[in-house]
Amino acid sequence: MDENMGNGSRNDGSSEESTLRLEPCLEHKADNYEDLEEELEFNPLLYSSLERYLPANLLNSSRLVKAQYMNEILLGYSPPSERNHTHKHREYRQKITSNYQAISESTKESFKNIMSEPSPGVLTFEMLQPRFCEMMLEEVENFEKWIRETKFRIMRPNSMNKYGAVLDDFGLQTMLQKFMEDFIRPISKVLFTEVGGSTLDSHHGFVVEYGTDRDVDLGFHVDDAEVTLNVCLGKQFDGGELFFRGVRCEKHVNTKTQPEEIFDYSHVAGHAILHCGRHRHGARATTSGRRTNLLLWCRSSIFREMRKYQTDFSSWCAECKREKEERIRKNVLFLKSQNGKKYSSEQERVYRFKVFEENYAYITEHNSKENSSYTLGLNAYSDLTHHEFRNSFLGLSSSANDFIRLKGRGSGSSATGVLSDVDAPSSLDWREKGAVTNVKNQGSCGACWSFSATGAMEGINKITTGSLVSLSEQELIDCDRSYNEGCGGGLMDYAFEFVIKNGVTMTQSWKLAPPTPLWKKTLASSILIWLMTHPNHLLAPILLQRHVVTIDGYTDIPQNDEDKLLKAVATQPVSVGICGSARAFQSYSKGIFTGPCSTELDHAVLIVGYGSKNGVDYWIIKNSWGTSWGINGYIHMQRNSGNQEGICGINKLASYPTKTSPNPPTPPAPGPSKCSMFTSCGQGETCCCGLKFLGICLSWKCCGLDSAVCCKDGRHCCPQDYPICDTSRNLCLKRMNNATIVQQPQKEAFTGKFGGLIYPF
Ligand SMILES: O=C(O)CCC(=O)C(=O)O
Ligand SMILES: [Fe+2]
Repeated sequence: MDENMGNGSRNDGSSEESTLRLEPCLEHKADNYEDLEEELEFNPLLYSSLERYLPANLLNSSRLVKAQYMNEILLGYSPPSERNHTHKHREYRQKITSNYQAISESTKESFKNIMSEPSPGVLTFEMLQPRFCEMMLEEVENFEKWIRETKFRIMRPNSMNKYGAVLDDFGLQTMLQKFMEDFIRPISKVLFTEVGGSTLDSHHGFVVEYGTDRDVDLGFHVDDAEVTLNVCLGKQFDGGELFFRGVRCEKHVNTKTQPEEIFDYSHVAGHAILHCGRHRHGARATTSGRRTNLLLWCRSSIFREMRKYQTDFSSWCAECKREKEERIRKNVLFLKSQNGKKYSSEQERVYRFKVFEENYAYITEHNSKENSSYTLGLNAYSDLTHHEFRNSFLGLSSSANDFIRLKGRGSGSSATGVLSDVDAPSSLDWREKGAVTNVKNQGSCGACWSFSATGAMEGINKITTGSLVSLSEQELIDCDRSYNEGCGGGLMDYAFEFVIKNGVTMTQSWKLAPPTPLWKKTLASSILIWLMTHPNHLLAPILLQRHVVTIDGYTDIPQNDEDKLLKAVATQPVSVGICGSARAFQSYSKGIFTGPCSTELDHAVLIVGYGSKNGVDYWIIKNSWGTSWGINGYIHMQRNSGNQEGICGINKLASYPTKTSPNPPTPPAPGPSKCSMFTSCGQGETCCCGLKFLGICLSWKCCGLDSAVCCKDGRHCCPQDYPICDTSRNLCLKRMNNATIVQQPQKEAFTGKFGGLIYPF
């Protein structure tokens, strides 16, 4: 070394190349460089020894200038391998410095500079130098050798691994604790806050050994740690990849993995992986060689204590989070489907929500079936158990199943002979022909029978008289008491019987115009005006004239004769009994309903048409459960199902009303009728409104006909038998059986017996 130095050196100090003098300056007292150890490339003692050989002009320079000069010389003379080592050492020191920098900044961004996140919540970084890994491995081997020789019994590294050792037994307890506090905790404080990262206060450090003669793989598990550091020490191995499958709390540890949670990681010697202890993971088989990993399970006693009192871990458990989001979503759906329904107490609301959730699960499960021809959905009944629903919303008399029908008791006739010459088109919808009123809602009253019956009578009345009027189910519920039992159940044939004898009243309805700001401002005065101009409404029960629809008879379609049923429907809407208590029925939303359902009849509906879709035939059925149910209140049910009794027994109890004669005229009011507080019309006249504003009649007129129909133009009226106003042609019209409009040929203003020219007032 001396020789080399001497060869290449000049001592005039003029060259750019650094040189040393041949003889040391013995009287010079060399500086001490030990405190600069961090910054120096070589041992500080080397600098102190070399200093006396510095050119004279440098002897009294600062330590840093002298050190830099000596450094260049030392670098020039150090063998290439050492230089490489020195270079690497410098690089390493730079890295360490940047690590410390990141830790002192402690932000997500600063940590991103020193580590990468290949999958959410899994961080990787280079951690140990190969030399350190080698030393550690040697140490482990030594330890194991000692164990073998002394037959000393040591603890297993953890409950799953058999091979390896607990590092505290090596005397590394203090070093690892410090490492956790100074390095892992600052990182975890920022990146694993939700799992107690900022309060890590103890650790369990161990090495595990894998290989064909050691532990081969490691099952799917979570660690007994809040944050786990896993560093690979060995490099000669194949396999041993880690697989991650999402973070879970205790309760959800076995729940399904979402596709985005799947992450596989291959170990690299010296590289570390940092993850939350509850991030589910395992290790694949190490298929050759030896893999040794160092693990540091970092724990937080505070976090563990707090966890005992918590039930919601949605801030870190992916399944808790998913459940919470699902709950919020369901709550929104619940509110929407129940349309702001109020419950009597919070307890009741909670219970109803639970029922809703069960129904929702049932609906979702059904809809996930690929081969179902129909879809279920949420509706106003989604907060009811199926049991509650069955008990409240059906209402076909239980006698329906015994077929105690009115045939043979008088008016009912069997369709055995009739309908044979009907040529049914391939599809038909009585709604398109204006023969079906809006969908009604029976509420929680078991009177489906009356809705089915009125629907059939509304249809035939429209077909026969040309006018579609809504008929009063309430009247049947209240008055048809011979056999039927109101909300307690009934049969359509009994209702037809009742109407043959008594007729049925049209549903009279009037509505205030919807409130507007103007209405709100003048609500009080408006109500006063309304009451003054509509005294009849106040006295409605007394003064109302009864507009009645009658039928002449009804026909029972032979049981299980689907062909006859089709022909009947081709002629008019038909009342049928079905089994409406199948669970899927409660939540039916769209598509062709194919069951499952029994054929025990418990509900009554109205067939208003039929069709086919993708080769499947169906009935179009009007129900009485409001428009939130089914296809705006309707259901398509399979037709030609192959079952003789029809889908849900639909072929078993079908009947329809017959009508040929006009409806009776409304009996004249006993005296002059009062239109408003200030206007009245004479006997045999009808009050018609001449001028309406916001639903209020401002000017009443008298139509010179008894029980007339007032035309919308406010200037004409038509007789009850010819109720269709054609103001453009000045005619009153009516529809006949074949649904074409006919007009009586009179030229003069009509007499009240026939249709003809429109009647002015
Ligand atoms: O084998 C590995 O790298 C994983 C070890 C591990 O997950 C554990 O010991 O908890
Ligand atoms: Fe683990």
